[in-house]
Amino acid sequence: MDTRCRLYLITPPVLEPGFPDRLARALDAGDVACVQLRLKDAPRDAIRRAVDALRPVAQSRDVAFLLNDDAAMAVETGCDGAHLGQGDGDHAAARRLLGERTLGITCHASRHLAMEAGEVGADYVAFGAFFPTATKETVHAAGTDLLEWWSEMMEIPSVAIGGITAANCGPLVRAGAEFLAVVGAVWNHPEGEAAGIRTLEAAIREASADAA
Ligand SMILES: Cc1ncc(COP(=O)(O)OP(=O)(O)O)c(N)n1
Ligand SMILES: Cc1nc(C(=O)O)sc1CCOP(=O)(O)O
Ligand SMILES: [Mg+2]
Repeated sequence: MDTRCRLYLITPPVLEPGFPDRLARALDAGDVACVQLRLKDAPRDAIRRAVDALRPVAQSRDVAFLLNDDAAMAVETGCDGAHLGQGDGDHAAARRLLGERTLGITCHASRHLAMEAGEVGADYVAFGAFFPTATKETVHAAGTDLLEWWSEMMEIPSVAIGGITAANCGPLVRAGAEFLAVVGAVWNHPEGEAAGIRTLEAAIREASADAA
């Protein structure tokens, strides 16, 4: 089984002043494949300003910058793609709008939703929540069997999300998740975001070595 796995970093629910520097410190601390801007309660103008402030921090480091929920705004604002949930509009229309840009789709704990996402041309499917999380109220619970099945059957990468930490990520890596999406494990790490990234990266490396 291919056990290469990378970090997928999602912004905190609220951005404090100085957040671009925190993002830069996180990205400079280790290997992050992508950053998703996720501001659920912010007005559209504030989201646009956040894209303007954060997109260059990621893209200048060759880290893809994705926008949550809104494929049209992702295109307008120069993002590398969008992440859409099951209630975030027409996935096929978003695929057309995004062109070569990345489209990620939430599939909860459902094989059926994941296959549908594959059919509309998603670049990755996201499964979760794997663990309890304080970042978002979740109603779906995913297990490692889903990651194992998906990685054995399909070529499209999977993203695991929900309560993931350095302490609990090993089974997800060994089950074939290509990306681990995290919020709290980085932004709420007691020693700061750089330590959060380093600790997760070390845990992924250890789990990958176990599986090899
Ligand atoms: C990588 C990743 N996976 C899942 C989600 C959740 O998306 P969604 O179900 O649309 O919920 P919100 O994030 O919009 O609250 C995600 N954002 N990113
Ligand atoms: C945004 C999001 N989506 C989830 C899902 O299950 O679809 S769980 C989640 C929150 C992830 O944050 P943390 O790493 O702090 O648990
Ligand atoms: Mg959404």
